[in-house]
Amino acid sequence: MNGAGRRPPRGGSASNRDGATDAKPGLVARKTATRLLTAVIDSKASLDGLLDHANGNPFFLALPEQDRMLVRAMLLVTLRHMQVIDAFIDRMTEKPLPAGARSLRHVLAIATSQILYLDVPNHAAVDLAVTQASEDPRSRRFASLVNAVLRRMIREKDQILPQLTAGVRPFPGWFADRIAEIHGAGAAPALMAAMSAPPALDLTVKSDPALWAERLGGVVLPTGTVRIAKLGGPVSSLQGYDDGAWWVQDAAASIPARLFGDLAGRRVADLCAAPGGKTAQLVMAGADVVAFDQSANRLERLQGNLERLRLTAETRLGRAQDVDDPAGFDAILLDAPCSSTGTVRRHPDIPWTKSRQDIERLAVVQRQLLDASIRLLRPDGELVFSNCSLDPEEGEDMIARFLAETPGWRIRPVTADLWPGMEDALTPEGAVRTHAGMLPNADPQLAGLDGFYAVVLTRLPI
Ligand SMILES: C[S@@+](CC[C@H](N)C(=O)[O-])C[C@H]1O[C@@H](n2cnc3c(N)ncnc32)[C@H](O)[C@@H]1O
Repeated sequence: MNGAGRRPPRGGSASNRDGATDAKPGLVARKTATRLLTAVIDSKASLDGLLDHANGNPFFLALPEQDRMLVRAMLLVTLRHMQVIDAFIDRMTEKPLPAGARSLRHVLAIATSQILYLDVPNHAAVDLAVTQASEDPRSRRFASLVNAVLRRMIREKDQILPQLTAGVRPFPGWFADRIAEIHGAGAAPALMAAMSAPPALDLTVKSDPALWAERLGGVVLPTGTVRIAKLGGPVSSLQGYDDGAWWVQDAAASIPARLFGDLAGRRVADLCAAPGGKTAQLVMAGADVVAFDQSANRLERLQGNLERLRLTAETRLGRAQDVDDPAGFDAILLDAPCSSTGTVRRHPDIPWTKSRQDIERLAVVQRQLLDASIRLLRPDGELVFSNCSLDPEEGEDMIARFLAETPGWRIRPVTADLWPGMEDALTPEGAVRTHAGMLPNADPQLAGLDGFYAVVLTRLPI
């Protein structure tokens, strides 16, 4: 089951599946949010997996659509501010909470998030938290403590919140330390602030970005991406969704597939393809694409996405290491599995669910995938290696080791004139490195990029 816990009772309305009397509006959504926060923080479950509309957490799936949106918003905001929320709770409790009182802590965290950051009346946030604590045998005896802590928080928030926001690093220790190690202690605070801000919605359009920017009230970025600051409803309600005119893809994520030369009529392998944003770009570039993925669920999602976009690619379920294709490929995209630390703006659970060891482990996997991929490339072909990690261990360092240990290969440098205004994304070696502090904009809602690394590899001429 995705995100440990009891099964939701069968039958009944969605509102009572979490065992709650729905006499109090919002209680069921709050309980579900607390349950999923527990799964993320204590069991390192991925938020994306928990909130997946096909295979997500059963308690989440039992909710009506409106409540699902509420739960998602609660969790994104809570995780983005988790460090400040934790510090605030500590400040409001005279004695530390009992070490075993994890569920109490999560009840308080969601209530704190509502009081500090969400548009929920204070009295409702307190009332729901007290009811929730009272209904849970593990936290029942702390119900009056919950009441006292949250009331004090409401009284003191104007004074204490600015102090904590300025003084607390926005990410847990290991993650904040690593950012400082990579970017330097001086640059790290601004970068972490950029990484904590919710991102805009980026769309890759099939054609005519200027027209789509005008229709959707967005702007065109140097990559040709259409960026929209404010979304009035679900993405699927936007003009062009049903017609497959565009797909959601961060501007940085659109870079790797744009690094190839002319792909028209070329045979291209997309080795870690799902959910298919880059596959769609390769097909749009005129390539004859074979899209591989080791996950059946994800490959199914890719197929659904291509169907909506009216695009065609051959899809094959399988591991990149096992691909056996004697004809070989003119171009290969290896968008390798990674720690995803470049995407914390949209996946704020990552600093809580991943670790330094994950980065080391994934760098080894990436190297294995790269070694396996090069044998599939035709002699004059190009391979783009990319991922959405911020960590050089999964990017620059891994590629430097590959080149040192694999004679006959080189980097084809990306040239500075590719995207005017994004020259700071080029590394001295000619790779692309993006992060949330790039693409500044006077309107902060239009600023930033996901963290990505991408490099073009080719064989040295003989
Ligand atoms: C970062 S995602 C790829 C995103 C995708 N390229 C896109 O643009 O939409 C990584 C994908 O690699 C797949 N994957 C992980 N290990 C793999 C392997 N050894 N062989 C093939 N696919 C793999 C995962 O299932 C996941 O779908």
